[in-house]
Amino acid sequence: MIEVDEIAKSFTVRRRSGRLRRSRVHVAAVDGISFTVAAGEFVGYLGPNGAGKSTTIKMLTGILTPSSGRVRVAGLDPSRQRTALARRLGVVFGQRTTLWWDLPLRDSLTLIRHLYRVERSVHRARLAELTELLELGPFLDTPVRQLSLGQRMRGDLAAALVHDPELLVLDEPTIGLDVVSKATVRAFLTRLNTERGTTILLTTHDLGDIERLCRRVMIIDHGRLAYDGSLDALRATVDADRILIVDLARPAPPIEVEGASVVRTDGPRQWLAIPSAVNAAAVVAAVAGRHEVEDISLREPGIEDLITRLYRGGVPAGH
Ligand SMILES: Nc1ncnc2c1ncn2[C@@H]1O[C@H](COP(=O)(O)OP(=O)(O)OP(=O)(O)O)[C@@H](O)[C@H]1O
Repeated sequence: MIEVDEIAKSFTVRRRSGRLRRSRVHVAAVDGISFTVAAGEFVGYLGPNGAGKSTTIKMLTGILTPSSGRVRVAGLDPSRQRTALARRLGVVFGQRTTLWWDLPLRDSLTLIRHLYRVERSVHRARLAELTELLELGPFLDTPVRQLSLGQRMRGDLAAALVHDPELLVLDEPTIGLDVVSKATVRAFLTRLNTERGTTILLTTHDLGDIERLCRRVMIIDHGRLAYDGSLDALRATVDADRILIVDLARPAPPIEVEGASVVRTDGPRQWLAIPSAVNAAAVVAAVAGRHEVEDISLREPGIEDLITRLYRGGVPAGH
């Protein structure tokens, strides 16, 4: 569905160099990335701020032309065949809306039907289905500007899907949503992927999205692919520390104990990192034996810790 071969995109920006002088600097936003996504996959695309995620998505959707390399989406060249690709592709940018602000949601969706020349009967059936799955019924006739963020996002998802595309590209679709709205969106995406077979590429900073939705993750850092593989393999590859959280009776200098090191302190609370090879029980016993401890808890490495490590250290792609 997506074939990307050594794509790169650089921008020329003007930077101040000294009080009055400005010089031109090349920024390699994407610096030689290759991957393929097969039909029916659900792939998470992660990376720290400025890593090059949006630039990649813009090249996949034809908004930007790569400086070098080759991209094919649904067999098409996105920047040259943008109109043809639009019929096969749905895109949602969480930060903006594609809906008409002053129109009721229903009218926006009808306009989109005309834009894509979807037959009336096909549209009616599709809209009924999306209305049910995304629970749009109560606000279909409300102007978009009066919708809550969660309602608007569901409306945007419907707008991206009324023409029944094979591929859905999502950029931060759950940003700012409350727990309930997130759950609705996630459940919908899972059904879309498993029941309809829609291929989904999801960019997000929300690691909960990734854990619940994606079997495969790609991590980009400084314009390069730092990891491409399953979430489970990522867990096995990155040997993350467990964290022991110790609440002392009163603030104290960093605890010194064999096998663990203090990574953070906040008043009487201290966080100790315990490498996976070290016996945590021995560390707990040593700390409790030598300090006045009020409370103690051990946290297993979450996906957040794994990703932080990966951003800092880097793991070769292909694991
Ligand atoms: N139009 C542009 N002109 C100049 N530089 C740009 C442009 N677009 C992106 N960049 C630069 O390219 C790099 C990658 O940006 P990009 O927006 O792709 O990152 P991102 O991974 O999407 O980040 P975020 O998570 O913050 O959205 C950044 O250094 C950014 O400043």
